[in-house]
Amino acid sequence: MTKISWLRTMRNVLDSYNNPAVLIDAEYNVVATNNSYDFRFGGLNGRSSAKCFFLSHGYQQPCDQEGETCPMQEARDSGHRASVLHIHNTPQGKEHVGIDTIPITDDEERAYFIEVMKPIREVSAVPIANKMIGRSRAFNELVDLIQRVGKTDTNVLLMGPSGAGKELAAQALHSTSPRASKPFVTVECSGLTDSLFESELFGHIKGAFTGAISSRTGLVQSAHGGTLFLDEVGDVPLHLQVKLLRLIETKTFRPVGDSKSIAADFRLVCATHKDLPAMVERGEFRDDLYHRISTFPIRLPSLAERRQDLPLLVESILLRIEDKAPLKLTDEALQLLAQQPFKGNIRELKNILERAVVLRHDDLIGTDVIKRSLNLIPVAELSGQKTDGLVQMAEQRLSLDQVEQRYLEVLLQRCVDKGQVAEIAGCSLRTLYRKLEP
Ligand SMILES: Nc1ncnc2c1ncn2[C@@H]1O[C@H](COP(=O)(O)OP(=O)(O)OP(=O)(O)O)[C@@H](O)[C@H]1O
Repeated sequence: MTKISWLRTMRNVLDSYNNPAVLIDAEYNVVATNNSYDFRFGGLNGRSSAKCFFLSHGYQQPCDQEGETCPMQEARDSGHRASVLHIHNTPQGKEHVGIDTIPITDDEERAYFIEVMKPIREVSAVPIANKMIGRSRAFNELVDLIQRVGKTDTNVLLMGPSGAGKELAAQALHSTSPRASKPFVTVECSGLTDSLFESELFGHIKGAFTGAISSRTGLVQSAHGGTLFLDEVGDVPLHLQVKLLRLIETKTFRPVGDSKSIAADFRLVCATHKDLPAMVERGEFRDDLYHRISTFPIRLPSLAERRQDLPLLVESILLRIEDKAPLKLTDEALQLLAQQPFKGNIRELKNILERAVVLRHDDLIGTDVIKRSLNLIPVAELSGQKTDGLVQMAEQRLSLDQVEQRYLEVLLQRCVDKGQVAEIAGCSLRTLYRKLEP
């Protein structure tokens, strides 16, 4: 076969892919493209070939020399298909793309690679109000894991500090999965009391207990065919954990008052900000349950670990708060924000920006406004008081729980609302409410 007719055959092969696909030679030259690629990217712009790293990224040298993995090299070295996540330049701006690279050879055993590009719609690399946003390396690694495990039915445990985006990650896992068209149901484990646990999760039949005037579908049944997301799973009390274990092991449940078991069909995603292995060590979390839920653990990076995403996150959050007038931060204001430790992660950033939007003079937000937003609470004063107070509290031999209560009381007196208290205390609002329960 001549090279021209081989390339023509390869174009037909590429056209069998619905997603954009290209053929690359071992010198990084894109030598053929499919219809989908031509439609989205305008083909090779009349050239017979172009370097893949330039077309996709605008680089002048291969991706590995720009600090990114090169799927073509991986496929060449291993001789097998290689999958990586990249951010590509597209007519819509920067976009996360899952790349599958398949090594092939022509009649003369010359190496070529088919590269198929699957746009990842659940996340965004440009400012947009309603998606998981980011383009830092730590964020991209997270997206890569979500994409890989999302396609399967494996149990996933999302770990990471409060406000880092575990709930959004759980939703992205669901959207990526074959169950995406079915329900995504969240169970807030931290609020579940003993009496609520079974009826919330499994539902009850009419007359099951006083006040059960009609039967009620539980959350497990509502999630049928979809994803069951157990948020703050580390807050499930030890004596109730066995009920969860039974549900996960048998994939059946019994509504309260019913004698028949019902088959459950859900994909399990759990999240926690707690150190579950340490809780297992201390006997606070069942070892068998931990192993069941953590088949595929994913650690979410804190905001401090993905600081490069700060400007992008700021722009997206401002869009979310006020989509009519485009609000912006001055460079100095952004620099000031970048110096914050962000113990409360993206939730804390969001709260700071919400306050700044209220306090702003106009649509360009400067350092004075950010300073006021940061200083709405006299943190320095609080910490000074806390040090003196701590000595007193130690002398009074207060328990850690009592100290925590006093600290929260001080915050409650000084903050504008409970959201701000939660932000400073570095916990979620739900966790705060639980801590404030009598
Ligand atoms: N990558 C992201 N892009 C944009 N917004 C984000 C991102 N991650 C988180 N957020 C926003 O930050 C806030 C906190 O996120 P989320 O509730 O998912 O965190 P969490 O880790 O589940 O917190 P907690 O453990 O306290 O429940 C939400 O308003 C969410 O929309």
